[in-house]
Amino acid sequence: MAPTSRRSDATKMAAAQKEISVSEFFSKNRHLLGFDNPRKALLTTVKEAVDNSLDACEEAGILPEIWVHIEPTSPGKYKVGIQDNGPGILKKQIPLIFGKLLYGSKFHRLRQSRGQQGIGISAAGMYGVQTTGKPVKIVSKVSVRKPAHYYEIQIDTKRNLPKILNGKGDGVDIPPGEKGVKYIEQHGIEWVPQDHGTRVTIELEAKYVRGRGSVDEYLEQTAIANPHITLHYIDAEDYQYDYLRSAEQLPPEAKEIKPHPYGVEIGRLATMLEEGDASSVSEFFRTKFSRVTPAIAKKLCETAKVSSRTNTHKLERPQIEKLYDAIQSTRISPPATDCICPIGEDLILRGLHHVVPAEFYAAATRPPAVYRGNPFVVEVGLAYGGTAPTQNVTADLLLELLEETDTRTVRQFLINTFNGLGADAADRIVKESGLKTRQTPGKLKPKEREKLFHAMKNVNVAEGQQMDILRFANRVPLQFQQAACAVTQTVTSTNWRGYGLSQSRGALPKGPVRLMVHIASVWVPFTSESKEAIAAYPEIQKEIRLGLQSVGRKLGMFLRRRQKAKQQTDRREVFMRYLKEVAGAVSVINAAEQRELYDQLITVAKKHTADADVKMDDRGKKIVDDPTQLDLGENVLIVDPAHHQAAINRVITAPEAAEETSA
Ligand SMILES: Nc1ncnc2c1ncn2[C@@H]1O[C@H](COP(=O)(O)OP(=O)(O)OP(=O)(O)O)[C@@H](O)[C@H]1O
Repeated sequence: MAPTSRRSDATKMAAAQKEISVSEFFSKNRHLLGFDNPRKALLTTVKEAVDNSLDACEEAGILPEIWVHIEPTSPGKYKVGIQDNGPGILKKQIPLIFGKLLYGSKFHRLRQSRGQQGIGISAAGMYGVQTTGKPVKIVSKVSVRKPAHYYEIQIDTKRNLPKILNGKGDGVDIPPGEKGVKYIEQHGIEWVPQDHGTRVTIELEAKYVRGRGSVDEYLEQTAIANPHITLHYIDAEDYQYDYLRSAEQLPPEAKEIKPHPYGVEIGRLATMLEEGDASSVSEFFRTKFSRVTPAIAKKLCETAKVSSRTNTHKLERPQIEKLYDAIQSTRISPPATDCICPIGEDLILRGLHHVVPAEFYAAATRPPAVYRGNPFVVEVGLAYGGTAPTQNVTADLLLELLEETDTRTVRQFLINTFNGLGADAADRIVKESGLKTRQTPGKLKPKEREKLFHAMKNVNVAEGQQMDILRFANRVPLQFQQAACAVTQTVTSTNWRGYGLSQSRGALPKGPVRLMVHIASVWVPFTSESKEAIAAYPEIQKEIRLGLQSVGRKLGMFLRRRQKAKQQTDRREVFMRYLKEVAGAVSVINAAEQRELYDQLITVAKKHTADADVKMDDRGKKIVDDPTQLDLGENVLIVDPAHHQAAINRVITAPEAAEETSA
């Protein structure tokens, strides 16, 4: 066989080998950070900025107020502005935060926050610059006495460094008063006057859509999990939504903790030993980890057969391995859990009730638990029932909705406009209306509109509707990768039939239910960098299951009680229908006074169907005093279905919202 010719050699290959800057890497692999298509890019940009704003406000102890504005600039391009009333950012930090990847305050600490990596907002800025050529614009003000700083920044991807375009590379200070306002306007940015805060404006290639995975959905779910925030949102079609806070208290301050020895892998242990001060092994364990007392440190050294006075920089690899094994075999108390700030049952109920129309709400916050040395808390909220949003619509509103939608078919219009309405229900409505499946919503004739309106009123959409799951990690909604997430997997493997919902094996249960699951931790184990799904650690799954069972049991009790009341009402109706005739016939036979007999029979019928009269208060307790009282505990809320607002995916404009509140 002829020898194969060498195509290259080590010297030639060396010429092509060079360092890759992190920004070059992520600019090529932007899908890893959630910029895989224009629709997701818009969501990721808003999400990164809003999450940062909320983190900054909470860290500074300020009740957050956020403004989000999406404006189309040219076909396929949008300008996104996000402002907060947070602490602001020091002038010298602004370029690094917005113009350098992997720069942030959260990566090196173990503390519950929305951001972790130090990539988010600079990656959004980089995407904007690459797709539109427009720089990121930042206005930030740290105090009422100081001028606001204004920067126009572009990331230098080759060097992963910011390039400041305005003020001869120094940014500019915005003068106070009228002059400042004019300056801001001239530069195409907005600034809602505030004593302190930050506004970031990014122009990017994007696609604005409503419905699943949209910015609208992200902001709505953010309002549910963060009842302490006020959010003003103007969407790309100029509709304004205002989510006003339902809680006036900030969540308690998240505490920073040191890593727990059980959560540290061998490589990390070796790096910590190498990078730390040259202390004794015993001191190293006591000061760098949580829950290591002098006695535990001594025990670790004894088990590993390493002197507790050995200098950490002198340890050899086999000794480090022995120390690692000693950690695994030593009993160390679990990490402190007071560093986790759950939302709390009361606020989950309030948040859900504020945003999701339903008639029964239940919530459960589990006690803290630990996975791989990291403390975490699971919380579950459930909203059941309510009038279907399709049935709440008036003919006039339907006309408006049909005119404003950008969907192409009636079926799509129904799914996108009415939250929680599944494809099944949409199909049934279209079938009932007799319209053709491909008909365009905006072009329906008055007769066809009427048919659609009647079908919406008549079809019972709750039938066949699937449970809608809202997943959250550290109060941030997770909108993609539902099937890969430990939350969904645990919901489908839980038996909901015992709680009154129908469910096929291995599938989501059916019914008008919105379920929220929140995982709070100092380190959330995501399945990938884009932070979309939670990894299935058995400890986490167990806690999710217990939380689901807790709200499930309450739902089951509520549904059984309601079912019983309904059966008795039906029974009473049957009695009532015939009692008059019975009284007449009996009085013919025994000459009894017919009216008196009828009244007596009514009393007996009412007594026998007393369950039909059971009224519950908003905590699920029977109002009548009865020893068989339905005690659902404190963490439930029951609402009269007649008072529901429709969950219509549209637009409450500010003036309308004001009218509603005053009504
Ligand atoms: N609106 C803001 N107000 C105050 N500080 C901010 C604001 N936005 C960002 N920061 C600071 O800038 C840093 C970098 O933000 P960036 O979004 O790049 O990363 P992160 O939030 O730390 O992590 P992740 O990449 O996981 O989102 C933050 O850690 C925070 O210290």
